[in-house]
Amino acid sequence: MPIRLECLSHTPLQGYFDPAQEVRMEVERVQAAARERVLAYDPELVVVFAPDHYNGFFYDVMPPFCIGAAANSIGDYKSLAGPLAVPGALSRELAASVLAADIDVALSYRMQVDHGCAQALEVLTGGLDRFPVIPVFINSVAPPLATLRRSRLLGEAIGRFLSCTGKRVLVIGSGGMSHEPPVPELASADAEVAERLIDGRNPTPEARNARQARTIAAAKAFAAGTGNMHPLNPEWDRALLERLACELPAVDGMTNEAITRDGGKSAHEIRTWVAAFGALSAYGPYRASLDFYRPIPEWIAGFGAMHAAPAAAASTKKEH
Ligand SMILES: O=C(O)CCc1cccc(O)c1O
Ligand SMILES: [Fe+2]
Repeated sequence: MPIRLECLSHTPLQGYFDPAQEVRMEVERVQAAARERVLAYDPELVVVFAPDHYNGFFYDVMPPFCIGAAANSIGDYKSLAGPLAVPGALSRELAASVLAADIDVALSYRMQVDHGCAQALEVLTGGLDRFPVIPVFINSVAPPLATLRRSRLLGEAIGRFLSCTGKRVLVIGSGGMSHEPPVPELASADAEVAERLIDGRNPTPEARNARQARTIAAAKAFAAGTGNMHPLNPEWDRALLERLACELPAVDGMTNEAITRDGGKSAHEIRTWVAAFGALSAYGPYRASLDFYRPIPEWIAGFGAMHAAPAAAASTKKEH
């Protein structure tokens, strides 16, 4: 019952507004190395913990967590569009098992995912449907949010289920560390924006383009040091990476207020990493390595990459 973990930051700005060539190439190397590890491991099941940016989940019903029993990627920015290869019956069993562990989770037979999920799948597997994949949405932008601790416990409950499947499993966490791109908030929205946050599925191409153009313009302003966006916080990011590697339960002490204050409003995407590490921790002690970290203002992201495996199995190859 082997398990591996890959966690990566995502950014839809890759390919639209890039940092210096050497940084871009280093990220590409890190991404390619991660993909090689995944392809060599050849998982029988992938579980991807991902946020959403008001593309698939809205305030008409905003769950803290949702397991996909079927899912389609909308293809925002340059991310791939199309169906994920979701094993629906297994997703349903997973949801039942998580609920039985006292973690309340929603189930969707029509989940829409955005770049927050699709980019990780493309980078790590080369497509959306190369391996059976169960997407697990974690609300990371739409307050009120569950606690960070709850993401760890969700991950743990999922990990306990996975360890009983006997499958060769890969868990993925997809999200930024410190960052705050321009995402509207319901509390301060006018009627039109509020409607978009409550029930804004399937926008027109014009509306989508306008939104993407706003993000790109914001990235340019941020990299130029103009505008008043929340700064990236490399010290905070590095402390978090250390915690994930060495003392996962310590994340329980991080309040949502402190995450917003220190990392910015989208830093809540770290809960995808916390859940992935929670799943791995259900298999016992693990060894994690930090493959990359750098604050990349052009991408509005504290950008990191880690992989990990159970301590006992860190050097074993693919097992059949
Ligand atoms: O389109 C959006 O709403 C936000 C896009 C976005 C920008 C920078 C970093 C991210 O992690 C991210 O998701
Ligand atoms: Fe994001």
